[in-house]
Amino acid sequence: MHRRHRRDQVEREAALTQATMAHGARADGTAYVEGPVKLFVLAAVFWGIIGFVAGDFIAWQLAIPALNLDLEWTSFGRLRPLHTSAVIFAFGGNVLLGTSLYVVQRTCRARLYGGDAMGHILFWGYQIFIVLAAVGYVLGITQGREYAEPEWYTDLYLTVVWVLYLAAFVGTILKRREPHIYVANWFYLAFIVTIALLHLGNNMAVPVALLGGDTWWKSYSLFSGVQDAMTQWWYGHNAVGFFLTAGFLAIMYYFVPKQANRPVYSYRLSIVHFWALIFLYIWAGPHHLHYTALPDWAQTLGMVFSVMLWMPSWGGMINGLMTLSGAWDKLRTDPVLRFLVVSVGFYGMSTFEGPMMSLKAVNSLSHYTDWTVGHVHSGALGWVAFISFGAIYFMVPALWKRRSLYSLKLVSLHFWIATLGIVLYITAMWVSGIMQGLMWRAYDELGFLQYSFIESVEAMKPYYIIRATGGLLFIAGAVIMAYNLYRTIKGDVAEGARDSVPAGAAVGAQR
Ligand code: HEM
Ligand code: HEM
Ligand SMILES: [Cu+2]
Repeated sequence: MHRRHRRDQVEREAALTQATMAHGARADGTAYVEGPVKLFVLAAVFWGIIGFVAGDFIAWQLAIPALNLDLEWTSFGRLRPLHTSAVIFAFGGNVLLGTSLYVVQRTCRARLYGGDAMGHILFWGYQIFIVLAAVGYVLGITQGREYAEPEWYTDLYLTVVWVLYLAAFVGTILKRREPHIYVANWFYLAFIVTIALLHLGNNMAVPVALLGGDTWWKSYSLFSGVQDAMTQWWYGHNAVGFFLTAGFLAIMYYFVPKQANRPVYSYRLSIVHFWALIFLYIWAGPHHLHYTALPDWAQTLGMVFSVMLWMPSWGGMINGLMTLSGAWDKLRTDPVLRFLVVSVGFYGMSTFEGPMMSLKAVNSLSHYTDWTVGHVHSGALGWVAFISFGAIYFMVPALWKRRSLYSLKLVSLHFWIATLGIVLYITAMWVSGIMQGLMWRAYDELGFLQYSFIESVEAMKPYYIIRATGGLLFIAGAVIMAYNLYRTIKGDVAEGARDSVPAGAAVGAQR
């Protein structure tokens, strides 16, 4: 009797989950917070395109220096951090905030802690941070720490927003009506908590105004010398690990199973993946400081942990890819799934390349060259951007309650154009990077350097043009996506697309 009762309850709960997922509303009448999530999605597309355009502009500047326009505001030095911050924090950040609020509510079957007001505060709070940072870069207000350029006042402001974000996320988990905390939420939580620690640790600085200086925005780091460098790369490396990796792995663990309509290949592996990844990542930062004043033992430590990091990374990749076992045929018909799966492939590729580049012998060639930039963008374009595109294509019909995307053909077009763009980008950087490295270390028979530096710069030109062309393709793809999403939100369905919605793809009722 008791058991029977329990089973009924389980079934009821399952039905409730279905209902919740279908309509975004709980059976007891309280709806999920969706308005701010929609805004995050739109902002991600908006900032994404701005960030890609900034990236491509600086790519053309490297090929054609006259494009610096002889103006301080548009020089490579100021626009480069604008690009990196726009793509990482504005595009990636909006994707992470938006998807995390989307996922945590659904997997916990609970309305966002703090409700709509909290969602809107987070949204506008975060956009103000982006604008504060961007204005600083263009005006030359920077503390010169890569990926942490904003000065103290922006840092303090972001801390407040981030604490609210943590409260909203944890508050929702505490309110959950689902006993289990789904693995995606663990990854999101690791991302939120670690980014808070990194942000506080790396931005410990004294504003000069406190000591009688007269430039109000300027500050100096609390650390000096190699300690300062190590703090910066502890931050920089783990920003990759927890912002660009852990957060996007959370996306993988929710959206790949959803879109493939299959459970995660191995839930146990996902737990091992989680703990191994967060434990190992934290130690690998010194691989950014090989052959510097950093003590040798620290460099070797960073190298060893980087090599070990290959294993959990590939464990995660295998878990993502194998989720498709028995459903591989869907890749033929579902371009959204293709984005998600190819991104996991790129994740595997860049997490093989990274450990290899962390070997001191390899790094002595690759460091300071375009090889690093190629590695960065196979992760950034192939993994981060592609998984984001997949998640965005999934969420838009779900959030706006549309039966399908406007056009899957356009998704497919986006996929192929963007893939071609990435291939042009990273292959050009491999060739130019290795060439640079080899030219810089070439000696003639008398022991003199064989090439002057400017000769190596000249040799890069064709590759810079190829890379920038790849960037144009990537932008074109993103513009196609924006158009497709616009038509989807308007409620249009493309000619001929009405009857050909593939199973599992873009069917509003299955979310
Ligand atoms: C159209 C797409 C893009 C183009 C054309 C592009 C282009 C560039 C260029 C030219 C640089 C400077 C390289 C140098 O200093 O030699 C750069 C740096 C960088 N980009 Fe992009 N980018 C694009 C998209 C992205 C995306 C989506 C992300 C991240 C999600 C990203 C992250 C970065 C990072 C982290 C750096 C700094 C790399 C380093 O310091 O080694 N980029 N990008
Ligand atoms: C197991 C995983 C990984 C390892 C061990 C690793 C290792 C490395 C190494 C050795 C470098 C070159 C450091 C230098 O010579 O200056 C590097 C640079 C970089 N990697 Fe990775 N990588 C991994 C995965 C990734 C992924 C998935 C992404 C992007 C999503 C990424 C983004 C970056 C960025 C942005 C830099 C450039 C930092 C800078 O100099 O500005 N890495 N990585
Ligand atoms: Cu690193």
